[in-house]
Amino acid sequence: MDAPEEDIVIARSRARYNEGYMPGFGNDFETEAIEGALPIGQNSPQRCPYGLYAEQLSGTPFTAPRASNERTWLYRMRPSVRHIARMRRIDLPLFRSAPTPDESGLPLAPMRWDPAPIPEDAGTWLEGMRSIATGGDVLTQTGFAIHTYAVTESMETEAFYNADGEMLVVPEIGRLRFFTEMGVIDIAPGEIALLPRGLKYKVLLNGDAKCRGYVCENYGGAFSVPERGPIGANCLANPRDFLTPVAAYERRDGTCHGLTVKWCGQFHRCEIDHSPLDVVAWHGNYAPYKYNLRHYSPVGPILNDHADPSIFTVLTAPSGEPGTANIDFVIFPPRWLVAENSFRPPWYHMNIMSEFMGLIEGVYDAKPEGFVPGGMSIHNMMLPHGPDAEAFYKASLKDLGPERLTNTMAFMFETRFPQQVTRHAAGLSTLQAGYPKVWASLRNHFDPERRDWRGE
Ligand SMILES: O=C(O)Cc1cc(O)ccc1O
Ligand SMILES: [Fe+2]
Repeated sequence: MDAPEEDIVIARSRARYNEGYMPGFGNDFETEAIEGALPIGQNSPQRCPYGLYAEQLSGTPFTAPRASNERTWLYRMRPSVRHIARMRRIDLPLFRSAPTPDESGLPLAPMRWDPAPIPEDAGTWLEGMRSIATGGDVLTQTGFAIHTYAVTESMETEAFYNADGEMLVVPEIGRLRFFTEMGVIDIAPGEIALLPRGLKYKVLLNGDAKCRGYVCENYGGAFSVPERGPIGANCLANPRDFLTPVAAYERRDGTCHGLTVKWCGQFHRCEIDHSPLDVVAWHGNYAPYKYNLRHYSPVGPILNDHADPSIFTVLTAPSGEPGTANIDFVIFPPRWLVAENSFRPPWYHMNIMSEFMGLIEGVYDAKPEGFVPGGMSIHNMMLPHGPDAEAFYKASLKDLGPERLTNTMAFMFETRFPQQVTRHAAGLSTLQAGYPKVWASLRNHFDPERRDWRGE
């Protein structure tokens, strides 16, 4: 007998929160803005549907191991070679690439900056990019550059691609729209976006007149979710919370468009008579994505002590040496602190890795004063740091019960390379001259007669 009709319910593949996106990390996605635009069962038919061109975008060498191999097939109105005309060099002197050795003129010290105000005329994504620190070398595809951005203008008829590295975007103020050749990503503070190397896109304001945030440009192997080891198959950043956009294209022929390319640290621009964002369908695993940091599921010390910050790694970019990241992206999200008889904030430390920190929202528990949203700090390789005096005495003397850290979202770009501070960052009026004084009132309490120190 046939089942009654109402017993068969087929899911519609659209979750509540991710309309316009496809969930998963590193999936082999496929998406078409027009039905039938994707060839079935092959990449390069003799003639592609709708007269489109097939083009492969390779994020790894063809022969990279299967687990790390990344490429996407694009079906577009013109091959990318038609998006390029005669290039001219342009100057974006504050958008820098590694190496930028020893140009800050600053003495060796932990450094911290207040947020820089967003100028009314900050301009577009490209014009408003300011490099803060670099490490490694863009020419050998190792290392990184860390930038801040201020955006007050949309790139209506301008597009960009970065041949040097992928861009990890961490907004702090304002919503941005990344109209990429693989689809549209909207992000707000609390979310991050990842734009792979070679991806063409433009950046649009999306409801806010002024936007500000941080960018990590990674020259090395692509960011990936970290191994979880004994944590098992769940928690930290779960793959289903990464969202890749569905295909979207612009059909704008006969209008002048600029395309800027960042290539080996130089900028080149050409003008063409159409929009290069003309991909109608694509399939593959080399694609942009976004992620909501509020979906991070932290795992931490549930009895005592303060675990290493690597437990909060969202994304890690390899250096080739196991366990030694080119760059890690780590967050310090809202969470419960429950460790008994423990100093709960970060310990004092010296680190072979170099730490850049920013604050997206609220207060960071190790630095209750002076580290504010939009600000930043650099605790470079083997430079001592830790909680400021206020945080130390408070955490050492308080009665401990379960405590919920709320109103907080700090992050760290942690790298194996020393972070060379740029001339621009060193010259900012927001650089806090007296930063190391935050530790000045840490006293010597040692008394060989008294083992039980109680804060006197
Ligand atoms: O220095 C910092 O504030 C970042 C940090 C946090 C932490 O919990 C442990 C180590 C560490 O470097
Ligand atoms: Fe640190």
